[in-house]
Amino acid sequence: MTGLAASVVVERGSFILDAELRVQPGEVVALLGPNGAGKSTLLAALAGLHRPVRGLVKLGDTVLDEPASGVHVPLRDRQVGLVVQDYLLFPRMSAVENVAFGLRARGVARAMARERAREWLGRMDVAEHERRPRQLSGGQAQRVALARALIVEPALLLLDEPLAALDAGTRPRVRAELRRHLAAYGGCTLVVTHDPLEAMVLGERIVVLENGRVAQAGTPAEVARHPRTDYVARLVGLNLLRGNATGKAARIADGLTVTLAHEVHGPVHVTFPPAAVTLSPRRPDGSARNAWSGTVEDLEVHGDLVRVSVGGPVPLLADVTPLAVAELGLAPGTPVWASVKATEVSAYPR
Ligand SMILES: Nc1ncnc2c1ncn2[C@@H]1O[C@H](COP(=O)(O)OP(=O)(O)OP(=O)(O)O)[C@@H](O)[C@H]1O
Repeated sequence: MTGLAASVVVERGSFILDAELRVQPGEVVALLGPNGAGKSTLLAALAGLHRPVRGLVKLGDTVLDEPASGVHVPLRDRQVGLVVQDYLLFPRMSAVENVAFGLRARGVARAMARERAREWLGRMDVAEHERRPRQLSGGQAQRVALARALIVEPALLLLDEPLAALDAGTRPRVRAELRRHLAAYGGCTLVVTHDPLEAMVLGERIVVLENGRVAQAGTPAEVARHPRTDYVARLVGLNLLRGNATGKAARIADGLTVTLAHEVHGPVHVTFPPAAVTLSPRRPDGSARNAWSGTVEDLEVHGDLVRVSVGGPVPLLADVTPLAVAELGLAPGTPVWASVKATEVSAYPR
């Protein structure tokens, strides 16, 4: 089996999704992106709910969509399990009947299907087996929907924010159970999320969608270490600058350079963590330090530290202690020097 190979252009009013995606059999890909990026649209297209205007969607050897030749396989004929935010449970069936439904449709005997469904509900931590969907909480209904999709082991599993309705208490447990199940599952899985932690925990690979296009893709470690867009940099908590490098210096703005610890050449992304930034009232000494003048724009408590937004020719975030805030008298409008050691800066080709 060759997994999922999709290249789709979908139009929704003025919004255009134009994305390419591959998921290997057994692989879990997390689709991450800001609100309105087109994640749900892509999932719905793969499920057969939106018809692409151009492109090709193949699952294994089966063509699911090919607008050029008029091929469009509807959802019910796709080997696809879909879990969306509004659940779509059958309202007149109990939780256990909902979960057993897919097995029954495949000819599994009623008693056996119900037994398997009960096992699945147990794994998903749902005790209310005989309740109808409207008697379940949002979180319970979401777990029933997950069990219902997982039990039939479809070739492609599409999960749209599968843990969004769960409260903070149950979420880690269900996330761990889902992760365990997906690790042992031979089909392709695509999980939509806008929670970076969920993407990192569930996804072996992360695809970042922004404005209807794939902005970045890679393993969680690659994405976290080498963000390529401002959205990703913010998510993983790094400062991101763009520049042109010639050896151990990268020019980032008019007349401003960043000193690097390693040689690179050409267009680069330059990153450093906010905790590596030191703020001081005067230009610091030391040639290994990059120093830029700026103005404090905003302060926000961030765990034990204070995250300071510094504006100026090199906008950046700095994490400093509350003591430093007091000693430096930091407030919006305070002029400061921000400095970073070359060894704390990472630069990689754009
Ligand atoms: N029925 C519709 N008609 C026209 N445009 C729509 C419709 N539904 C959504 N859109 C637009 O499509 C774009 C993508 O929406 P989509 O729901 O796929 O994004 P998303 O990444 O899933 O966002 P979120 O994280 O907020 O769910 C948005 O800009 C939205 O305004």
